[in-house]
Amino acid sequence: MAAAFAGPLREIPLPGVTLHRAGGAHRFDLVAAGVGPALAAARAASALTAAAIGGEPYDLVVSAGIAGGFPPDAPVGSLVVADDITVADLGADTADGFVPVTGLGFGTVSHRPPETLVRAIAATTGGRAGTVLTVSTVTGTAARAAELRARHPRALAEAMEGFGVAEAAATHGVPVLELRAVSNPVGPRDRAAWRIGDALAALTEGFGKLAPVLESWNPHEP
Ligand SMILES: O=C(O)c1cccc(C(=O)CC[C@H]2O[C@@H](n3cnc4c(=O)[nH]cnc43)[C@H](O)[C@@H]2O)c1
Repeated sequence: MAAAFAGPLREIPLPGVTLHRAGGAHRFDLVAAGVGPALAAARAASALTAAAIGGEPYDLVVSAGIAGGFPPDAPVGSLVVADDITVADLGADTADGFVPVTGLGFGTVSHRPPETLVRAIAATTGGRAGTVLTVSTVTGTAARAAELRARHPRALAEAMEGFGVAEAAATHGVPVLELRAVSNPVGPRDRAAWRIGDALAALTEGFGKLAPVLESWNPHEP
């Protein structure tokens, strides 16, 4: 994704994370979030806290990466922009099926990125807007894929970090966005079918189109 930014990136070490700062009129800091919601939340929180303490809080946090796409709506190589970032496996397994933490009376399971921004980014990148699920265990069977889609009919993709990043952003009162490029179908495990290179190329191209949209976005719009 760094390839989407012109010019060299400046490294800024912080406790627990290194920022890669792109030059230009607006500040863009890149962070390698790692794999999984917990590490991504921890690293995003480090960056958010440092920015807040430094008196220059962020206007927006973007979680970006590759994802599994639910066929046929999100084919390999396509882009997905989350209009809903939902954690799919935070809750309790019961005899009557899965109950999310909200059904148990606490917590949060979804974050909603700003609607106007989601629409603008979907239009600019050609990405499709829909729910992106966050899971801690990658789906590896058709049965699990069907169960997730039955519980989340608007789900286009699953990945492993978005909800963690969104929780960190929400803790700081900063809006969040999630952009994913589909590297594999969600379903039976088939590593040979993964197209990580194609997905990263699509993500870099999509990311390269974001700057003008973000720069013209008014953070006070819904
Ligand atoms: O070995 C496997 O079967 C396997 C299956 C899916 C994902 C992995 C990873 O190592 C995921 C790393 C990374 O990629 C994102 N990602 C990509 N595709 C998916 C997916 O189908 N389900 C969940 N996450 C996915 C994820 O956000 C991680 O950052 C290995």
